[in-house]
Amino acid sequence: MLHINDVSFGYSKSGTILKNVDLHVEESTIMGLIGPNGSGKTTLINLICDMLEMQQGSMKLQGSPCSSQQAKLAIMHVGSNDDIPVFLTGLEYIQTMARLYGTRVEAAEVAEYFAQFGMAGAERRLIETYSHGMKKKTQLSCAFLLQCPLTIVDETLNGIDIDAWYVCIQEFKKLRAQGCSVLLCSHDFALLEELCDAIALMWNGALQTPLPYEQINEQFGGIPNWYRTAVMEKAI
Ligand SMILES: Nc1ncnc2c1ncn2[C@@H]1O[C@H](COP(=O)(O)OP(=O)(O)OP(=O)(O)O)[C@@H](O)[C@H]1O
Repeated sequence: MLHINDVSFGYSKSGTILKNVDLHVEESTIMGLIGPNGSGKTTLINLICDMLEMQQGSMKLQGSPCSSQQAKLAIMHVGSNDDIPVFLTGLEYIQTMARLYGTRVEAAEVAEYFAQFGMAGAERRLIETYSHGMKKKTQLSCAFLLQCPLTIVDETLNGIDIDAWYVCIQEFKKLRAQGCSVLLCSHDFALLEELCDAIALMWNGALQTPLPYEQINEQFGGIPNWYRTAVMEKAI
């Protein structure tokens, strides 16, 4: 579904941030993306979402370049910030997003997600009145309702409560069961352990070939040990 081949990128001529990155995410897959701060994860995500201009290599989603309209309609990006329009209600925001993606979401469906996330009725209030966590839950509800072929999650679950964390686990699994894929960038190992089929590790702009979660578990006894072996020992 998502095919990234030989992508290199730098913000300036002097420094390369991403080095010959390859990544392939198939349908019905939850792919974890981990790595130290500043290793290039968000840069890679911003390239997939066409927020940065490609310099080398190729990125295709379902056969179309990631910069094409076709690909953009197939990607939902849920970022780490909570920048959503505060002058809309949660319901208006989600229905506007649905229209942008050429689909419809009923008010009752939105109400159901808001209730599930412990904020029943708040979908009819202005986002301006929402807490940080409520804005995150609104973004996540939108992603779960739109069910794009690829959902990219960049540290979005930071700051949501534990009940919402469990709702998200269940909803990401539902997306996968429906044939959708998720690229899950997170430092939350428990979340990655619950969800990921495979995990790719970014180190200093280079992306290691993803390892299946079972292999990480069997070979290293879990993600923390694998991470420590692969990254922290290199950093000393
Ligand atoms: N707009 C920018 N201009 C110049 N350099 C940037 C820009 N954005 C990021 N960088 C640099 O690119 C490198 C990779 O940053 P990036 O945000 O992709 O890392 P990350 O792996 O997502 O980090 P984190 O885990 O902290 O979110 C860092 O050295 C960062 O300083």
